[in-house]
Amino acid sequence: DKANTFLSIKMRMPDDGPPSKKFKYTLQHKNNGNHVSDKLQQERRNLPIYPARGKIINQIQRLDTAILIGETGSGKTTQIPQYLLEANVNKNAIIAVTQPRRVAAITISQRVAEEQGTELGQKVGYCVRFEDVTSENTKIKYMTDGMLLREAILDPLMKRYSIVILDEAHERTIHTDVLFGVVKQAQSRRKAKGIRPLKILVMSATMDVDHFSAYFNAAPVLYLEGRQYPVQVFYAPEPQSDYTFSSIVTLFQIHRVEPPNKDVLMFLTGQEEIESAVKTIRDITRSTEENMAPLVVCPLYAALPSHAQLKVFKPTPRVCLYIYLKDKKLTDIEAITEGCRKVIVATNIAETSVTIQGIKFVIDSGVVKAKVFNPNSGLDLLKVVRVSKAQALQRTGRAGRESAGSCYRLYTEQEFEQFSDSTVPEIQRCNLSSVVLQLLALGISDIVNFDFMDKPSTESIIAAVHQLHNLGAVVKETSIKLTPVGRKMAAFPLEPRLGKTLLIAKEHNCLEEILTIVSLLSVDSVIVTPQSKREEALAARQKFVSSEGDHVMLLNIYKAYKAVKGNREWCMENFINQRNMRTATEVRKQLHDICVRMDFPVKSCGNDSTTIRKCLAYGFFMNAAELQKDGSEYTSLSSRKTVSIHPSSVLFRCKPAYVIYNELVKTTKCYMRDLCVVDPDWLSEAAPAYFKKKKPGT
Ligand SMILES: Nc1ncnc2c1ncn2[C@@H]1O[C@H](COP(=O)(O)OP(=O)(O)OP(=O)(O)O)[C@@H](O)[C@H]1O
Repeated sequence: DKANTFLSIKMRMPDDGPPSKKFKYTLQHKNNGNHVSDKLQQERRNLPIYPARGKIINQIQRLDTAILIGETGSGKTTQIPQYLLEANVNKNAIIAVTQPRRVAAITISQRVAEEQGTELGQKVGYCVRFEDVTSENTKIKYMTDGMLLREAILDPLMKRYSIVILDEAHERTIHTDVLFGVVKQAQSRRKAKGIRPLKILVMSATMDVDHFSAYFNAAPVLYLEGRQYPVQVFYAPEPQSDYTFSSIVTLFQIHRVEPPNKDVLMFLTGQEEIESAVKTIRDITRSTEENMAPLVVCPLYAALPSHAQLKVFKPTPRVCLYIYLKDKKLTDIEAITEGCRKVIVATNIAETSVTIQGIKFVIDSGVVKAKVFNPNSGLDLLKVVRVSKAQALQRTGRAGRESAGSCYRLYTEQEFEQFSDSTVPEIQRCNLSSVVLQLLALGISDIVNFDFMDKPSTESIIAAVHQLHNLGAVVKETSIKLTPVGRKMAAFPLEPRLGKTLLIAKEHNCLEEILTIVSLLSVDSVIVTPQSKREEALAARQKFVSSEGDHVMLLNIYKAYKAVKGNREWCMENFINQRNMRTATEVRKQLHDICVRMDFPVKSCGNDSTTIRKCLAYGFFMNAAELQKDGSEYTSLSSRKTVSIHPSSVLFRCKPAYVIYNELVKTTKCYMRDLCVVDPDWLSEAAPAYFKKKKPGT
């Protein structure tokens, strides 16, 4: 059932010169003594890209920069780096392949290592925020775009790479957009200095090729024709009012009529929504009287620790054991059922690049959670928005990876026509303070004139520079310069306010505690409050609660978690999300390592929570709010907007006079999340100039 195995490579070149060199191409069967299975080699040869490999190698050999567009699943991500390596286009240097998401970088490198018959981390490896699985033998390195950007801070010419492949370019994440400019600059500087040339390859299945080609100095566009397997697309007959409900209904419709062993990938928007859908699906499966095949339901979102994410990619067990439990003890095996279906409920982290074995059906809700920044109010909000056509196509593409599939779009065809073609680049809708800090650390001070593919608004650049100036990270002289404080902040892969809080903690000898708090704030909530057991959860939490706010409570939870060595039962009894807790521990370890490398003494202030709160006030003074005179709501000190305490906060009923918060979330109201009680004097001490007009507390 292959739809179109014929593939040609069409070129559109501004200057169509003759191919420079011919070379021999041999597909490797054995490597490092490891046998590569014939089946795997056959799978490689069956890919639509395979007949075009000679032409691809030829073109990339002779071009400095190329844009490559080809259908989802045609083999771009897994094959092109291997073709280039096998023909030594990389001239023995490393080929970097960037991915917007860590899960893609990890799973693709695993597959490619397998195809090369090498151990992961040897010839093929990956590098993501908390893990570097590469070695001096690594020649193909899959990495997140953020990691390559961080590397560029230390090595702006990217000397260890001879080819940089910017994959999934259509995603236009903030890091990819900055990388475009940084990689272009490295290429031209290397040329000017006579250093080995840097080849750039920009790839996607869905992108505005003219826009990309124009930005990369009229780079030729290589069109790869042919898709691997057809995907039939179904639209909703009428607009749907509740996409979660419709997704679950569609799932059970598929489940009833389709044979088991064909898995389903469902796209929803965020952790809470996904966990609640997973629970509903499990409840329905348990309570139904119908004789249905078992469903294995797996959530997939960024906040899950790596190992939990990777579990989703494992082949589905097709034999299910029904186990009868009494008082948590196994008493009998109830039944053995053959044939079961896996359903993965995911955010857009499963949207591009990844291949999940067994997926035949995709259910696309048509929505995604996206960051939206308002430079005037300084608010960075997460909102559920419609996907773009490019995103919808990517989602559809996940169904036709191993054989023909189907995609159920929970919107009408007319609605689809109204979707924007491509996603608005993140750089045009996000708070830029982290990016500006990184660009300055890269030695790029003229941010406004930086070679962005699509410029962010001048207001958001100014807002970011102001924010960094308030944090003492930059000085404004003839140009904007990084201060020594700013340079240290840039060493941490953290949002600038959190980085600054760590520096302050070092001065106040409480890095132990602040490292914990910052790590817990960098992951999704470790606190679980299920609707059905709300009272029980709140009662269990009482022992950690602090009248000083959520940060101190988080610290109490972490200390207790460590005291029981992360015990699973303890987490369940106390309604603590063990997975998020483990991720926070991983983050903490990494931040701790950076502190040690920078010679920061990691000291503890014991139980002195006043010092801890003072550090938080010094780092987060721009996120401060005061209680209004009538005692009902708060006013944000920076924007003078009315803000409220989120009901999940321990301070919801306390209403202290002054608080700082970690983030604002807009739903029915503008809510402050993760709050800490502060003294107004600390705020003016932290930033006298910032509070010059009005001293807090007067
Ligand atoms: N982990 C895997 N397990 C099984 N098959 C895989 C795996 N990864 C890739 N494949 C196979 O290789 C094919 C090509 O995958 P690849 O990621 O290279 O395509 P692509 O053109 O980059 O697609 P996209 O644009 O969606 O990223 C897939 O359709 C699938 O058949």
